Amino acid sequence: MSALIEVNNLCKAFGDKQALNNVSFDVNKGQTVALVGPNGAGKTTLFSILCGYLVPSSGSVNIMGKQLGDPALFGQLSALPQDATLDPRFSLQKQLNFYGRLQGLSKQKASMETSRVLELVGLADNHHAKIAELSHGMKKRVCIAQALIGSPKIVLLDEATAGLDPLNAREIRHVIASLSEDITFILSSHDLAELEKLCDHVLYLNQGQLTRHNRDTKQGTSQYLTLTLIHDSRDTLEQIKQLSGVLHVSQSQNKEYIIEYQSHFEQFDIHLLKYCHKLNWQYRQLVNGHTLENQLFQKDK
Ligand SMILES: Nc1ncnc2c1ncn2[C@@H]1O[C@H](COP(=O)(O)OP(=O)(O)OP(=O)(O)O)[C@@H](O)[C@H]1O
Repeated sequence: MSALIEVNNLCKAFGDKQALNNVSFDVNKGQTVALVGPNGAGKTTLFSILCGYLVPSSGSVNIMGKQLGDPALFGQLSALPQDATLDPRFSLQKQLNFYGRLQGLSKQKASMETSRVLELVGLADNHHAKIAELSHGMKKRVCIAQALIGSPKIVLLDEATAGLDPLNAREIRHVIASLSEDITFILSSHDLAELEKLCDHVLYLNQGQLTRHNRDTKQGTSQYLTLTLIHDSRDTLEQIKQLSGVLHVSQSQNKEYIIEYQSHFEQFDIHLLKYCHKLNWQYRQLVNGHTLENQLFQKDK
């Protein structure tokens, strides 16, 4: 099966500034992909190229087997830009109908799409509300609804939950998760815990260069557990290393240990907990795998 998105040796320069440097990756159907990186890493530049807002300096982008800009891609890929704004004077219905019409939908089809996408984002009862009357979270949902008009196959969301309270952010995540079987999402966010919940693949950009990470915690012959203790000592790390089956241990934060162990070791978690009991250690948390934050930023691995 060919990839839904194929990016090869993509470069983008703004004058002397190399915003993207030889970036290559594939995205397959059904994947939910996180695009992560520090400020200025090139995330928005990459999104803008995928959407066709910017032309690359060199390299190729192939989406669903088509070159960027191919009319056959119209309506297949949509985006929520980071700073998307809506017209405050419009009602939700008018605003979304307008976007539907811009996509070339008939008046009737645009109206049906408006109802469908408002339902998807939980705003079915707000057709006639004015944008100006909406809360920040509701506006964000309208922006996401806009990105879903016409049932695109690929949706790029730049900071979809930024600035939202925890409940609204959770609801937006729920919307994304519920649609992710039919839509391939690429999500850019600084919230690693959020991406961890939603994404199975991670693209990490740093100074225009890309590294890829698989969220699958099983990596060949080894697996990971993250153990957080209530108390530890200077010897704890060495003591964990003594446990049979352990391949490598690193300390990610105060009292938090990332333990790599042999994947064929049966019930290693029980084995580890028995060891904690034997040494009279109390644990706060034992998590299968290692967090995205540790995966990206842990130097000692
Ligand atoms: N139009 C432009 N002209 C000149 N330089 C630009 C332009 N757009 C982006 N850049 C530069 O390219 C680099 C990548 O910027 P980009 O906006 O893609 O980063 P980002 O990862 O989206 O950052 P953030 O997380 O802060 O939104 C930065 O150094 C930025 O200053």
